[in-house]
Amino acid sequence: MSLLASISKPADLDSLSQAQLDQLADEIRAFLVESVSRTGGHLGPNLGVVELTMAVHLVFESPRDSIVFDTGHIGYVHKLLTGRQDFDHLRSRGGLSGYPSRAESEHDIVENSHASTSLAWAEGIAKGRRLAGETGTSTVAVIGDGALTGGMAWEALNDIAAHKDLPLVIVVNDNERSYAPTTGGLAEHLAVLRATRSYEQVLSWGRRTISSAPVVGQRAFEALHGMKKGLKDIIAPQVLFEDLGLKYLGPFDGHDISALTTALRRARDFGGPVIVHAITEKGRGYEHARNHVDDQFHAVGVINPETGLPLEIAGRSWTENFSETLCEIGREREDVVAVTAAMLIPVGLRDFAQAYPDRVFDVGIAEQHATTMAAGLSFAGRHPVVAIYSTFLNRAFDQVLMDCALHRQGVTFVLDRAGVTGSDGASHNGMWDFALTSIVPGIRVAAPRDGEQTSIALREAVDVSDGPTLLRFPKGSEPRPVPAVARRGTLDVLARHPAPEGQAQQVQDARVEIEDVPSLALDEPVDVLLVGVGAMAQVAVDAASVIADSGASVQVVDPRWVLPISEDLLTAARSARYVGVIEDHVAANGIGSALAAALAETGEPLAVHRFGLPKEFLDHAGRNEILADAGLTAPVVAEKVVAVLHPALL
Ligand SMILES: Cc1ncc(C[n+]2csc(CCOP(=O)(O)OP(=O)(O)O)c2C)c(N)n1
Ligand SMILES: CC(=O)[C@@H](O)[C@H](O)COP(=O)(O)O
Ligand SMILES: [Mg+2]
Repeated sequence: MSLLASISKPADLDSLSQAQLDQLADEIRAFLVESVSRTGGHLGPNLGVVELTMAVHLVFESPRDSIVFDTGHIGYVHKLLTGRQDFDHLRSRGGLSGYPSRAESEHDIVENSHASTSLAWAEGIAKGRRLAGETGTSTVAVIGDGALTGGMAWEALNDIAAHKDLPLVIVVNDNERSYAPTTGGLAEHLAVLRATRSYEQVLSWGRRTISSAPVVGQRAFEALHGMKKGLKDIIAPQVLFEDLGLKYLGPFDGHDISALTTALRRARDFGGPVIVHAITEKGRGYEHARNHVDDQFHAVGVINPETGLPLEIAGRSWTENFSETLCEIGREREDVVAVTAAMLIPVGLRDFAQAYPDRVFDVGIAEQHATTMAAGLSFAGRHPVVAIYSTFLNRAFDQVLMDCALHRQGVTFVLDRAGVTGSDGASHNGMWDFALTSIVPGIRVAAPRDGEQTSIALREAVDVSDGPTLLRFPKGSEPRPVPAVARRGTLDVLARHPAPEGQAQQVQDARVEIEDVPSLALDEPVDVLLVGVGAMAQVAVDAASVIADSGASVQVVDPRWVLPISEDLLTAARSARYVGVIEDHVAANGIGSALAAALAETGEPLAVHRFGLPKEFLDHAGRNEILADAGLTAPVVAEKVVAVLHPALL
């Protein structure tokens, strides 16, 4: 039986010899490569924390001691050591979550994958324990160098430093990378600290040799130690953490279990906040990860473990389409600049950065800063495009509201991963952006239905200079183009059943240029109006065909610019007996709610049937599985509409 198979709880580590611990680390690495290659997941980050996680569990006694993993994507080894070794369905329905999960284990505390929160969590836990009179327990946060660039981390460090007797251990997992190499002054500082590692090595050599020499040994060693401290201060004059008043230990080799356990025991027994700086390698032990330039296999799909090459070939993604259009705009408009929060490649800014290196700003994992800096860029005559995952904009709401919108700054937000993402679990779904932005005065929000509309919306957005604009699209491959039969203003008519005289029910060829027909009649009475929002447009078109078979007249529209609600959409809604809005967003406070509110404000309240996501945190599963669970499929939408209509139709 493998050593790994013999580990069912952290205490099982205690009986292992150093050689066995090293063997276990090798077994875990081999397991991760084999298993995550089959399922996809955060292979690189977890290969980098094998020894570190083992050392944490050797020194601290989870769950009596609390161990918080920042961002949570580095929790695989922790799971393996806490009784969860079936990774066959990792991040799939019914399988292990890709992040800590309280439902899975008492050892798991923070499930949310939003970076930079671990120190606040840990400080709160430590303070709460102290108030509860608990003694002898420890609280540990494991935070990456990338997450350490987040504002929340520094808010916490500032506060923690004021509590010199708070028993709190902060393990900095420094692999020099977020996805790409970590940016900013902190990254440079950590690099300097890493450079002093050689002094640690000299010091430990001194501890082993000089101090053992008879008589002069100890004095010579103390002289060396003093020199080392002095040299360290010269090389790293501002040992940031120590200047904050925090005890700093390190840097240590984050793959040396013995060195780590020694340091962690010192930290545990210190009795106050201690930072233990561990230097690790993302993708350690797997050459394809180590050699992967973009992100050292930060998050892989299904790959061939022998070659490291992907086994799943995806179609052209929404992100790629955005990237191409932004580069075109960049050629035409030198005022357009781009901003990312440590996700240059995932959000599609690589090509723009290569073409215009001076016009891209990677601010680290700092979305709030990114947003307000964008307001400043706009004030200075640039037009910033802030490319960000929908879910991560949540934390920058105040900056959108009070920096960009209040000052009417022309800033464009491009939200990738909007709607259901699925496999990354509840904290990654971008299902709240309409709700958040619908209350922002002056913002204009677009939900393009396909790649072509994304390009059009982006161009329209960067042309707006008197307030923020935002467009959002989902994860993955872009759909087949969804053609329109007519257009009025920003509203596209995608289908009509029956078709007006001389008009096709539905245009098959999306390449047909749609003329804007201001006189297009939108107020012809119709039984059903379906509003297909963004990527749900095709669902609306398909559902309309089924509804029409029941004898009802149906019109399908795509508002394109969904907020604020347009007069054209209000006109279309007033002409219908039944209005349904289909959106990849929480049904509560989405576009359906905004339409209902707008109708009510005009004194013509009308029931708007909202087809959206439940106001729940959705467990990890495939995107299409979750959309189906929510009834966001054409057959289910059609069935619900006809069930309401039929009595009236009979
Ligand atoms: C607020 C927020 N922004 C962006 C992300 C996306 N993200 C996930 S992991 C990661 C990099 C984290 O780097 P680091 O903390 O150094 O951990 P590592 O992956 O290097 O172990 C980023 C940017 C996130 N999870 N949370
Ligand atoms: C942990 C984290 O926030 C990211 O790594 C996220 O998992 C990436 O998601 P995508 O795979 O959608 O880029
Ligand atoms: Mg890192």
